[in-house]
Amino acid sequence: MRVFHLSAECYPVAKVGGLADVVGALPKYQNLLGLKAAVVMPYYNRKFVQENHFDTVFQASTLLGTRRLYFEILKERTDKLGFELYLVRIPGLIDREEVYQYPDETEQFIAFQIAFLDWISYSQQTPDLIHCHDHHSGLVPFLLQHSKLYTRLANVPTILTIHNGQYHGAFGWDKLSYLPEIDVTKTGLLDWGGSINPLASAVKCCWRFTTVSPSYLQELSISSNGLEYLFYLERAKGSGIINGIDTEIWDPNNDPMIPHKFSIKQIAKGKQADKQALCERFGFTPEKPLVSFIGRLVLEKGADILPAALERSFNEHPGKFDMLILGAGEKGVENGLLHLKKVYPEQCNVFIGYDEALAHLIYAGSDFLLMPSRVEPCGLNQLYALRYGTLPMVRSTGGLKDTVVDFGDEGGYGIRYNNASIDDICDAISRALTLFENTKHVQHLRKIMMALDFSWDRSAKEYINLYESLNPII
Ligand SMILES: Nc1ncnc2c1ncn2[C@@H]1O[C@H](COP(=O)(O)OP(=O)(O)O[C@H]2O[C@H](CO)[C@@H](O)[C@H](O)[C@H]2O)[C@@H](O)[C@H]1O
Repeated sequence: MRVFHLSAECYPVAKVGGLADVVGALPKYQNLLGLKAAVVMPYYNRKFVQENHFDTVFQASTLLGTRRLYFEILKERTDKLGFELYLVRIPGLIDREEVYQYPDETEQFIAFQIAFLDWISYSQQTPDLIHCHDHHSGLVPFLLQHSKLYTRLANVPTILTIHNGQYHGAFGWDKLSYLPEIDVTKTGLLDWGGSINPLASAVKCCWRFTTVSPSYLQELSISSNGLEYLFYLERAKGSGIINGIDTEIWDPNNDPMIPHKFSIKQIAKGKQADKQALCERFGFTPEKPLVSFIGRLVLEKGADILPAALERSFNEHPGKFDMLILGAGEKGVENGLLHLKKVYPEQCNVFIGYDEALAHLIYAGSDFLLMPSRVEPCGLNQLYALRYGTLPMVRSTGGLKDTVVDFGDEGGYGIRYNNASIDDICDAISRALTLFENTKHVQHLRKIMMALDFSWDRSAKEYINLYESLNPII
């Protein structure tokens, strides 16, 4: 079965967050299970692209409204990622460094989708399925069915996976003419709340949609930035499949990004040595419990309440624990955290920026990982933490609820709390510090955590089962 994954991100080509991790791993594991899965993404002028060899497999021009665009499809020569990787390059529009936040982002993603469809249409390819990820490829299900240009492909099944339902990619009707030769009687399928809404359109037009955890599927009908009623109406098409992690990249026993390797058989020594390295770099005391936070500094992740919650915790437990934060995002949050570091230089350190290697070291060298997310469709950080024997402290929401069991419950191994609030974060930190005093218990929990299996094997199969359930129609 030949499947194209369409995504704005893919690790290690271009990563902003967890979307890249998933799209960089799922197709690899699907191929191991006998599928022919490929990734198609926009071209970014970044390290991976500069350092690898690509062949031009297709060239043409297309129209974005009245603007003629020349595009090419590049293929990575060796399939070194475990799948065919295709990049859509459009000089002057899709050939830049950053993934998001250009003023013409709408034009970029529409052009990406049109170029992909033109390519497979003109080159007479008929994939067995197209798998769209988030709103960046959300117009594809509509265009396949309701643009005259692609009628040959109208029966190709489409699946949408929602990694983040907060972002919809909505734009005004003045840009309708960017969409090629559509059936105007069907424009209602593009609309939500008076705008063209790619995520809403994908939910309406795809054959099936998935969320990256079962709990998140339920939550979208209650909170999805305005699409609640749509998710309620379309609920029969949805299912939740929890993300896996790439256990080749995230392996404490074979991770080139950490100085000391360790396995479940011998956790304490290696983990303590990594902690030592981390503490030396950030001026901490390795004997004290180390709590960390990694992630985008945005409201969804509860990052805005971190400064106040941590300040209170530092006062409740003066000198008793260290706190390390790695992230970038909203300026107000960044400044709040930098201010905290100034006021509590002994207990708190903050690294503003994006650093993949440092993230690996933090998962390996921390005792606890704090995740007070308001919204967490799946969450990968807690899964990486578990794999590196670091105890996740999570708010009970979305995928965090589906993957972490409180250590107070039978078979549990993490810390869970109900609210993204200062009170709950402070309580969770107090529980963590009490737990840390019981070294034997901590060691026991680390063993449980590291034995958990969140590899892609099971989830990749679930996606394939879903693809095959559309088979009679294929
Ligand atoms: N400053 C930094 N430096 C280095 N690494 C950093 C970093 N900030 C974040 N990361 C890394 O980025 C990834 C973030 O993963 P999340 O699952 O939290 O992603 P995100 O919220 O972006 O994705 C959305 O999609 C994913 C995938 O489906 C869902 O798990 C998630 O709930 C949903 O919000 C992890 O690999 C983390 O280590």
